[in-house]
Amino acid sequence: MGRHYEEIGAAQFESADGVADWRVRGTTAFALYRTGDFATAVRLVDEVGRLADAVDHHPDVNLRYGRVELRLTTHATSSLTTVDVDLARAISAAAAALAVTADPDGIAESEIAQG
Ligand SMILES: C[C@H](O)[C@H](O)[C@H]1CNC2=NC(N)=NC(=O)C2=N1
Repeated sequence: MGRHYEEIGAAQFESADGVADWRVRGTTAFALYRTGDFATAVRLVDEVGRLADAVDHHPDVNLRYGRVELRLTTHATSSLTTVDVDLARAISAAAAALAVTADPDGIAESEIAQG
């Protein structure tokens, strides 16, 4: 039996509470976090892994020195869904708890947003 997903559009995603770190392009949401160092980037990705496994929903992750890039969409529907918004919000809260800075204006230049 398949999981039921509620599809949402870009405007709906971006106007949701708690996801100001994220930008939508097409059917995908992106975030870029500046962590300052490698260890904090690893810590953030560890949190992302925990949150993702908890809801069986997994973003693409690009970890670089001082930087974590995230790409989030629902593969099963080829769209954004409420699961993406909820996970994006949880990731944003985890980043804030680690005092990691979001750089939404840098997303367009992030490696994970290319191609
Ligand atoms: C079987 C398992 O529930 C699915 O493969 C899950 C796993 N993680 C997932 N992650 C994302 N981002 N989209 C999905 O459709 C998805 N499906």
